[in-house]
Amino acid sequence: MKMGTALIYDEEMTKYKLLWVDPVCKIEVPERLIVSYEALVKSGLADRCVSIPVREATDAEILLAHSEEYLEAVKKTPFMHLEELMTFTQKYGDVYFHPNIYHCAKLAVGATLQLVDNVMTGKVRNGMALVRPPGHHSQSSAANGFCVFNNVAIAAQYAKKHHKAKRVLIVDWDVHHGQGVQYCFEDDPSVLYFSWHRYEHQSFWPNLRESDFDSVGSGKGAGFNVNVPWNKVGMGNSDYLAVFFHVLLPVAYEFSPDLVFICAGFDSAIGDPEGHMSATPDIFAHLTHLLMNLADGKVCAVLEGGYNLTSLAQSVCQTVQTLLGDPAPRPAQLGGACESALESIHSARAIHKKYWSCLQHAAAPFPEEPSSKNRRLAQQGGSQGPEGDAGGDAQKEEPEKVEEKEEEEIVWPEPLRRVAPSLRSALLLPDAVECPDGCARFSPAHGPGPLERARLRKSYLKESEDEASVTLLYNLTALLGQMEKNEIRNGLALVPDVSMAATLLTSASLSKRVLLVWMGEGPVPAQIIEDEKTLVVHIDSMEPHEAQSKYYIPITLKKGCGDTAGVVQAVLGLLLPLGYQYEPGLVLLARPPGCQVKGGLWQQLTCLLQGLALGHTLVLLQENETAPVGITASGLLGNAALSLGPLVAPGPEDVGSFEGLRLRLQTDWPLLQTTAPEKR
Ligand SMILES: CC(O)(O)CCCCCNCCCN
Ligand SMILES: [Zn+2]
Repeated sequence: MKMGTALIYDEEMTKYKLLWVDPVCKIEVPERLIVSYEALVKSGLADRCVSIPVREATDAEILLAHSEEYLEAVKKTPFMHLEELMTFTQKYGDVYFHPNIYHCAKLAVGATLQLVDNVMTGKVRNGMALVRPPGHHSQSSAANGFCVFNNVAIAAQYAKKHHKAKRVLIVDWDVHHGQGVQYCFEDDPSVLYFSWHRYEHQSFWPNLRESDFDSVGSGKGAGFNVNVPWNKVGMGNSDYLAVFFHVLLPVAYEFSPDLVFICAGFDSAIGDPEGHMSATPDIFAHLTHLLMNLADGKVCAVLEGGYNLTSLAQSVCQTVQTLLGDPAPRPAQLGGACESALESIHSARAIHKKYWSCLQHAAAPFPEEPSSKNRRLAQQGGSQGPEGDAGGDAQKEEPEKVEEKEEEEIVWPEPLRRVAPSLRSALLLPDAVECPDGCARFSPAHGPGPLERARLRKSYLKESEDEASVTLLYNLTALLGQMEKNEIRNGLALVPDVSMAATLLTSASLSKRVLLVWMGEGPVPAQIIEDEKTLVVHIDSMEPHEAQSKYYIPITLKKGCGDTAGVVQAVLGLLLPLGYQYEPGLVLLARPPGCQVKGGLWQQLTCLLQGLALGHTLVLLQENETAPVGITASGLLGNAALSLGPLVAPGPEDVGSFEGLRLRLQTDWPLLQTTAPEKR
């Protein structure tokens, strides 16, 4: 599988700036690119990337998303003097022009297309384009919101036209709604546009009715536009992950894109003057990780916004470091999404329920409630206004002005260094099984002494087993030990008895919390279930066993683990939220004999789980089932899992049992929540 991460940047794109006074535009400064690139260089990340040169986009490429008259008009700006530039700028909103901005805008598009070319031809696996001016607000015939040409919209059209991309996913995590992208693909079912954005019931810029969750696309494009409006500021890591687990990822896996763009705006990070959100820079490592197993890993991140130079630089580094395959950071204490976020999640799932089979039976029916704008008006009109009498003329639609009060200094901890162990994947295989290339066959520094042998035999081998089993168990604990000292990142072991190996590892682990994912027939050893420090998520076809404890969670599928669509929904909507909230120090993925999980899905699981426990994933396979060794090793080595292809609907009865489980567990595990608690 292709490795390598492209970094596309040219300092020419720093050579334009605001030439007059404009409080709205003054935050879009050249230093945004400078600090981002310098941080990548200083951290050593830039050197690990494949540096790809920028180029100017051609007229034909720009016309993929813009009108001729707009392009012709912009072409005149290099020759304008100040007054003419200011007059020209007045035609558009929240944007400024400069004699060199047309050149930079062509480079921003060209940089994005260079990234697409290198990813789609397999020269690199993924990459990031550090560009300005940004793109996602610009429209066919209009500049808007610091944007001149719509870099990502053009690139998506280009990928369809020149690289035969059939389905393109655009994930816009910038804190503003990329209405330009939404308009461009409104009726296009081959491009799925997802955006969350600060909205505050339409009182936040760009104050558009069509930024609300009920804009789902039109005509053949219905369902292929997913908006998640933030109606409050202060959204944090839990809110962002909840939207990924319960809205974006289920739909994205069902859509099964062959190319992923990220409109990577970092004004959604803490400290940003536009966003006023609370999510910390390390969250972008997880958001990136969760997208990297779509489209066979073909992910193109393109810079959009981000105006706090500190959180911008940190967030860019977190994103690039994940694209490079480094271990994910430990997510900051996660809880559940806040009530406002849950309302947005619920609304998005409900309105899209008729377009996406993953939501068909899950999302509650969508009551015809007024749009969020009318709701706000109703609140204002009906209740006492702030000044004590009926709040002014409710009909007059005045978006509240956000007072530009003095920004108090917001501080947050610098993201922890993410150290990749020297050895990534160690395999414990019987000599007869050859070790896939790229991996190292594990052998401990020294073998077990007689005391160690006796202890292992007594505890796990009922005295009778042969020496080879004792050595194997000892090797397992040695492998575990090196993982927990972060000398090895992850591992794979072929063992004669998965149950016994899992029992040994959960008891031998020094981690305070172990996540055991058991894929298939049980029973899971009672000793493990009773072990307070181990959370067991058991995906299986059997009816749930006796009452579960908080730490033993059986997820049943009528057709068992062979039901790919069902397992995907269980993994995205239940297992991952549980795992992220539990924050284990070790993840064990056990494949008991007779496990029906299909190869591609098994690899997805192996890859997705590496977002937990700093990537310390230990996979246990039954030694006489060697078929999954290659794909498991490939996933552990950091290769992207192969795309599963479009997914069919999970069985309604399975979804029913998932939702029942969610309801039962969400008090203990609030990250499972997908809807606001009933209004009391
Ligand atoms: C790329 C980007 O989405 O970050 C551009 C954002 C433009 C914001 C316009 N100013 C809004 C004034 C209200 N505070
Ligand atoms: Zn933005």
